[in-house]
Amino acid sequence: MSRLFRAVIMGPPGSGKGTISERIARGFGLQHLSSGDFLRENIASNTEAGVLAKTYIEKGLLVPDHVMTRLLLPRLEEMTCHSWLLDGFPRTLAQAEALNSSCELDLVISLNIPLETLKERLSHRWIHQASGRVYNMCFNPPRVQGVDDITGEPLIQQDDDKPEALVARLRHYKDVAKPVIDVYKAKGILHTFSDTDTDRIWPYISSLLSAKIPTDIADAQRASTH
Ligand SMILES: Nc1nc2c(ncn2[C@@H]2O[C@H](COP(=O)(O)OP(=O)(O)OP(=O)(O)O)[C@@H](O)[C@H]2O)c(=O)[nH]1
Ligand SMILES: Nc1ccn([C@@H]2O[C@H](COP(=O)(O)O)[C@@H](O)[C@H]2O)c(=O)n1
Repeated sequence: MSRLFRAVIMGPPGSGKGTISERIARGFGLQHLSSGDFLRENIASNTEAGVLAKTYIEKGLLVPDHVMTRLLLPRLEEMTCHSWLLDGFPRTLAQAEALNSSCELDLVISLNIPLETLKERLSHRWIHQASGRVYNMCFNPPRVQGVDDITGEPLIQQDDDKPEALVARLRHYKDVAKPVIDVYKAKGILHTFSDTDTDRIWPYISSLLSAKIPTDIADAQRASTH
């Protein structure tokens, strides 16, 4: 079995984690694991964790560490034969310590995007809830306004993107992300990217991954996902 590649992408809400994760999954064959999508699936399925998580998300707060860890770690244990990119987890030091005790990461991408840019982006974000497909009326609009390109179903704006929830989310992110960033900086696997435009950041991330992901892993992953 070829070696595996495990990476994390982190950044504040609206920083482009999902957008860049999709490009990485497409270009390098890593399995994109979105903690936010996983939570929304649990909320939609009315699971015990989903019901509890919803009470935090609608207030723009982070779901408690033990709930997130209990949700995500078993999910990662199902992926022992895959290279993956984890999006939105870990978000706190406790989550990072739990993750680090269960697997060895090869790379952490941290997106450092200005606050005004985040607010602007999220005010124009529309989601197709069932698939998690993300649109932006300025950056990547749907072909027909308000409906999903693939299913034609209506798009929605997430409650936690609304300005009143967003400010809490952004403030909280800054407080909890710094110790996580420090852990991965100390491990020598953190790479930070700062800009207001994803299309300007992408070539640098793509070059980094091309250098870091051994070609046999990328080829094997692409073959297994096509
Ligand atoms: N204008 C503009 N919008 C962008 C850019 N990159 C991403 N977006 C949009 O901004 C919004 C946020 O991008 P996401 O990829 O969902 O960001 P995220 O970090 O996953 O956000 P959370 O899921 O809230 O953590 C989406 O509507 C994207 O389509 C960009 O360079 N310019
Ligand atoms: N580790 C995490 C990840 C997510 N959340 C909550 O889910 C919301 C949506 O997540 P996105 O990655 O799609 O932004 C987020 O706003 C948090 O409320 C969390 O608590 N812990």
